[in-house]
Amino acid sequence: MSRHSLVTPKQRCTLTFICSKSPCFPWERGSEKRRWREAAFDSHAESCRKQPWRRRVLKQPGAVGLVLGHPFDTVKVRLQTQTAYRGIVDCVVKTYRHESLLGFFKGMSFPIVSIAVVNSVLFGVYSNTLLALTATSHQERRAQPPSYTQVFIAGCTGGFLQACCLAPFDLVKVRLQNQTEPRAQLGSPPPRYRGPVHCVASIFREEGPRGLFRGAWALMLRDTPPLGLYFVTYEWLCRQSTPDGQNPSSATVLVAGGFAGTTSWMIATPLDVIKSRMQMAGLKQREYRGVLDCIVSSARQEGLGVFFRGLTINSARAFPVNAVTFLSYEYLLHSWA
Ligand SMILES: C[N+](C)(C)CCCC[C@H](N)C(=O)O
Repeated sequence: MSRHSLVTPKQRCTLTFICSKSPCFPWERGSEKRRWREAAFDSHAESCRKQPWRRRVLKQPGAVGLVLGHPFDTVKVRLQTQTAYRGIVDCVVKTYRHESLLGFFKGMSFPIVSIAVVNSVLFGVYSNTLLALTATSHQERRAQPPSYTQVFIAGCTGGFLQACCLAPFDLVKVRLQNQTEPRAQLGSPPPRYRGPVHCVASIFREEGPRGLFRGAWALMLRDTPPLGLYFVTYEWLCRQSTPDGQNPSSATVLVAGGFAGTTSWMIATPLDVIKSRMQMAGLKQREYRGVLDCIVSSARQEGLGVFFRGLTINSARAFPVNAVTFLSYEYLLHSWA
């Protein structure tokens, strides 16, 4: 069968991205390597077509982790941007009293819609950058492991590009999470945003299209170096506990993924605070002139402790979420190889 009949160009493009297996790079045109890569890609595409559930595996654990983790995220965002709470317990109690359990799940719809895209961009760009830097396939990678610098560069590239996609979704999430009105009752004033779509439309109207990208620079800074570190920690822990040339066990992947998530969130928390505050600016809060202005004025007004708000929640939430994320990533790479 000719390889062109296996998969349409559009499918090819989508699969290339999601499955992180580039069929070729321009500089390899006509080479042995390219023919090998194309053959591997086609058998891979064929197995995706036969078993479409495989494509969904990556999305499921991400979405489950997201629903379970969202209440923690809401508490964190409120602690970072509002001054009405004395701490985690106070925030949980007040939210539950005023808004019931549903209050913790505000702003969850956009993350659910976007998580598959955002994770595919992160892991897809990471894998493809590593492929471009090392010219070794995933199968060969255990025998010829990439250097930590290469892993770091690939992680930063993935982090930067995923942040570009994430910015508007994250902004809407933060705005909705910060609405403390209880569920609409007859006669009570409605919250400012009635839902995610209304939120996008209002921001567009009131703050212009750029309003949707408020805090985007802070988000990119938050995600670029910490995601480089995320993949370096993961690789390092896997290599420490796996004999040379072998694949890490599931337990190793879970623990290494969990620690990678926790470490990167610990590093990222100060910028996470700044990011959330800048996203909320433009509403009732004060405007900041930029990332630096936000850092300086937050520290002046509330002391250095402000940069560690949400640290405990972020690090605790990150362990299970990222353990599962890495397990599904490794599983996908192996089952598709
Ligand atoms: C870089 N920084 C730590 C901010 C993000 C790490 C992202 C990992 C995962 N999506 C999660 O939600 O935990």
